[in-house]
Amino acid sequence: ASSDDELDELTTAGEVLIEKILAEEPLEDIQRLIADDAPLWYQNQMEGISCLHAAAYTQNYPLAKLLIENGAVWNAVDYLRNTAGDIALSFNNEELYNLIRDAGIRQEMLMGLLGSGSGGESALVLRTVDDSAAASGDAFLQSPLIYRKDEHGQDVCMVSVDGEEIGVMMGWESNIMSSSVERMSAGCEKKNGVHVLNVGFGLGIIDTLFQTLSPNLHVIVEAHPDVLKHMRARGWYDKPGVKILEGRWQDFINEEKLASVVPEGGFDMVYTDSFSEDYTALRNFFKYLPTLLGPSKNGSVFSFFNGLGATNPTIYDVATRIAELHLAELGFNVQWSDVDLCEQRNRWGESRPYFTCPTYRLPLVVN
Ligand SMILES: C[S@@+](CC[C@H](N)C(=O)[O-])C[C@H]1O[C@@H](n2cnc3c(N)ncnc32)[C@H](O)[C@@H]1O
Repeated sequence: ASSDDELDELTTAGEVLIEKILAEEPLEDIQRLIADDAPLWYQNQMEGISCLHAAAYTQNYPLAKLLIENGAVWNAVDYLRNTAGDIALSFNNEELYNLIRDAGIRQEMLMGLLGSGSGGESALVLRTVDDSAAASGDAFLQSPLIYRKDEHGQDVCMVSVDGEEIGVMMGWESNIMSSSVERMSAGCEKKNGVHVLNVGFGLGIIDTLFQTLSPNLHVIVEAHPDVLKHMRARGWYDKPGVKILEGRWQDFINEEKLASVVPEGGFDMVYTDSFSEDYTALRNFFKYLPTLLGPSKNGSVFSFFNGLGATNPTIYDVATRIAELHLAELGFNVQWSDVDLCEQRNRWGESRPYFTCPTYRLPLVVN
């Protein structure tokens, strides 16, 4: 048979599988289709839903389990950008939701073990902005940035990609930044003359907040030349105690250089929020925390911009839990709190949305 015929066959088999699930046909019939190699990855033409979405719509737990065991894709999104997990959530079906979410965690952890570049399709490679040139670190660092106010009057820092502007940092995130500093200050044992490390200046929102704590040392790592120019124009190079490391954090936070960056006893507060990097980069950063934070139980604190996967509630949940598991492997326990973002309805202006979940899950690690 020609490859066109094969494709037709797969399409038909895929459509039939989804139809039968939606028609709530008996489990044995579906089992037979699976045994006959019906494509579990197939997403139908009408709505872009997969067999797992269909099982979620019919709230068929045993079937969803069977599909997952046979390799159904947990993070496929339909035309409305919903995953099967989101559909389970919309029915308030916790058991079904947990089944799908846990499959996601397992698959992603496994992919992580195989390492990046293993060819697997990890949902956590979803960057801050999916599928754009802005998603690749190098391309981002070479693209000019624009600092301005948007039509809602919020400060924004935008990157232009193929004629489209994408927010690198936007004023609406102030809420997240101030809650982060609040939580970090409350958790930190040392209250005066703290030593702070922040990766990624952006609009300088969090650095301005850190300055209100009168740090003795405030190290800022920033890679983008336009951001560095902006920092210089605003006097950041002249602030007492502020030390700006020009370059990517990977240039300083590595086996070779780390010792020259970390003050004696470690930093009291560490924060990272670097645009355009994927989860692998964040996880690499985690590895240096034991050195950055100094001796364990010294009451130093760490937080990071928890924004991966945040255009979809299920993927966001999976990303959040994976970060928690990886931090646990390093001996760090994460205390989560929620920041309600419902007030920030006019978040986007003309930027492509990168955080559409209604709640920000704020991580805090107390060393
Ligand atoms: C989202 S912004 C940070 C916003 C900041 N938290 C604030 O409160 O305004 C991300 C910043 O990280 C910088 N950046 C991106 N990749 C980086 C890297 N590998 N190392 C250091 N800085 C990086 C970007 O140039 C940008 O200024």
